[in-house]
Amino acid sequence: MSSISASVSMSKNKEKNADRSYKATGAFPSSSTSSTKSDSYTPADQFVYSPAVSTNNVAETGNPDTSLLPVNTSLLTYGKLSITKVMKMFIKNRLYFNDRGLIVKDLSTMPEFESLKKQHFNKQRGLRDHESNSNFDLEHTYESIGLQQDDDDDYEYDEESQESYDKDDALSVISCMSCLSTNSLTTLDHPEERSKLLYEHDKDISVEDLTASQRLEDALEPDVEAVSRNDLKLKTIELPNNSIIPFRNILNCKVLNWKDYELETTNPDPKDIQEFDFIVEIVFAKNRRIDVIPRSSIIRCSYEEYQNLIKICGYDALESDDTITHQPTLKELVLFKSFPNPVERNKILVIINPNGGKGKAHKIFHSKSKPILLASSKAQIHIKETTYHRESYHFIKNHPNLLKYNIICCASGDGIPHEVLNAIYHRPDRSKIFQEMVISQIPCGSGNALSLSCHGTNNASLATLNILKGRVEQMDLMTCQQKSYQENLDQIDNEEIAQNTRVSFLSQAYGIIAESDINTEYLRFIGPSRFELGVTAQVLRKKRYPCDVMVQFGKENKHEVKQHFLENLKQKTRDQHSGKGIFDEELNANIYTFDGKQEFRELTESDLLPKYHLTDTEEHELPDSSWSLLDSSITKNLNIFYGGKMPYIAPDTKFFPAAIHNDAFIDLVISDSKTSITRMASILLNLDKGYHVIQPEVTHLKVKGYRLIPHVAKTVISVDGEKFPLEPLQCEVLPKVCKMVMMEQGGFKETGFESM
Ligand SMILES: Nc1ncnc2c1ncn2[C@@H]1O[C@H](COP(=O)(O)OP(=O)(O)OP(=O)(O)O)[C@@H](O)[C@H]1O
Repeated sequence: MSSISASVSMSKNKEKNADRSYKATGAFPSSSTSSTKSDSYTPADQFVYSPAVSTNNVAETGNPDTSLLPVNTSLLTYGKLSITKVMKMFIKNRLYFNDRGLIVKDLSTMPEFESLKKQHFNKQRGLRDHESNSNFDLEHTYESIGLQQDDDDDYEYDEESQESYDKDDALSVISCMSCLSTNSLTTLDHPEERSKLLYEHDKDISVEDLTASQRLEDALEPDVEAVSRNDLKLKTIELPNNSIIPFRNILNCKVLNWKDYELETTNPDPKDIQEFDFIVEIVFAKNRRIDVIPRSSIIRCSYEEYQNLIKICGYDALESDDTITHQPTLKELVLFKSFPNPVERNKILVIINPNGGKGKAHKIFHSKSKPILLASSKAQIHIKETTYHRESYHFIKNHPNLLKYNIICCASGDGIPHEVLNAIYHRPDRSKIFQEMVISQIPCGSGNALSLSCHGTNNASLATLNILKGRVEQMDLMTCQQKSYQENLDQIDNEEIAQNTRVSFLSQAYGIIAESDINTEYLRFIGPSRFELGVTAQVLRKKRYPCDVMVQFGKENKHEVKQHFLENLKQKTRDQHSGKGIFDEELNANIYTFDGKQEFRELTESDLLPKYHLTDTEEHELPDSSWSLLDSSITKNLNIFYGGKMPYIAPDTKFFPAAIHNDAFIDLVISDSKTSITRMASILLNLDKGYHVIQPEVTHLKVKGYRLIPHVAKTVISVDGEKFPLEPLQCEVLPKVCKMVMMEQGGFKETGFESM
């Protein structure tokens, strides 16, 4: 049995108490235990590691007794010393699991830690206690082995993004992380060694180990860059006492001495197994100013805590189940708790629009998002950077083997997701792709509504964490039909001619909102405020945009909209309590049992088709009797027509606070120019809270479809922020067709509409 486990076991009873309170109480085990000869340790002087060992005069004279050499289970070395062994020497953190994460105790806060540390360090060199030099400069030796301050020098702080994120609501879990300080120490800053160590058992997915057929596929994608795991520069830090790492922030886990444990269990002495200490490397997303950054920490975990985690995961209750064939490893359990959503999103295609936002998408992705993705347990990342307008559409539409990826992340504004979704929609295998593929956004543009609504943030690092952790659900899309899709052949590529339908995931606008969106492109350099500026200018000019609107009602008035929203909220809670997931009230998230599965709707081609064709009826004819014409007293004076599917269109703007991702309705918000400027100003000032929809002057409906017939010769229609032809537009909802990463508890970021 290892000396670490032996020594720690001496204080087992005391630590049991500490386990309950998570407070450092009682003394650290007596130093007498440290003389126990370890079976799994190789004395450090066998490795003749320098400079740490060679600068130590005692170690240089050390004469190895090879008969004491144990089976060395570690293959990787740092210098000549095994990484596992180096790490073992300095581990002073111990972890305790609870249902939400792990609590780290710093053993060094205990009075006898210093003497224990010296003894332990000496033992690594094969020294007995009395041989220890009293002037032995332990701290110096630590430093020479590569310890350094976690000053985050490698992290580039972006003042501008700080400004734009200031008002952004950080994800709630992040506050849990505020207890992690940055004053910590060690690093093994050898990216190659580190990535090999962390991904030792994930060879099947390592970039270096691509199979021949994968290489061939990569050759078919000449502009796509495969990101090597060696790009991960991960600092290893020690954590302050009582730090909490929520499972939600854990990205990877590796038990460094699992082979030692297996050796123990093949020749079991129950007492030895009980006393076994796992040495675990936890990679997690740590708070750093407004972002999260990956860090790792090497922590001890007792056998008792491993058993505790088995219980927490509900595995012990399933043991009789025939489908469970082996006892899960500690790594499996930690990753299971850390990635409770069963939908795989490890084969990642990132599409970067380098022109997105203020032209910083490339930098934002590489500095804030990529490190989080790389640090996660299985992510394989491929990057496609666009070089011209609509390239992402052509790339996705013509890709020969799109399902080699299971998620497409658009590092852009809302323009690239719009192109990607349309490209999929225009593929012959669209139902299969929509069935399998997850679509998400890493917010790097001027409009990041998708990320704001689905990840609850427009911060790229927080959004990336949600991409890995959030709940994948099938979201509604909307079809758009206009006659000129078929006629306007110059502007769309040939293969699209066959299609007379496009899809929209976010919104369609006509009137003030559309003009503010499209006609302020020249103000792109001022960022998202260009939109607000545009709206204010149009309101002051009291412009009106006459039109006719036909709708197929879903919810006809504000009262019905509210009832529908409340009912949906109740249903969501019921679903979360149902058998497939266990709803954790405190965490406000679904926690899955060990056999947790998620079921999805099976898509067929007919699920992707609109029910009504624009060309089937005359322009002013209702598609059928289930449709109605909206009151012309509103539509002839209309100033805002806005149809949408997502609640947040900008960081401070919940334009559609009642939007539900899969309710099979499009939310419509309409207002007219009869409203006085002062009232209009007050309505617009309420956009951040979403209160505009409850103002009497504003029409708020849910519809299954609508037809908008504009009667203005010179204006614009905007769909998902893109300019669309100025002509009749017919939209219908396509229920639950596109897999997107939603908030961890499912659905959009909450808006508080229930209490408006
Ligand atoms: N390399 C490129 N050069 C020029 N245009 C590009 C390039 N890559 C993508 N685009 C186009 O940029 C448009 C907007 O993209 P995106 O949404 O990512 O940026 P954005 O800054 O958020 O813009 P918006 O404010 O319109 O949402 C899309 O129409 C896309 O086709």
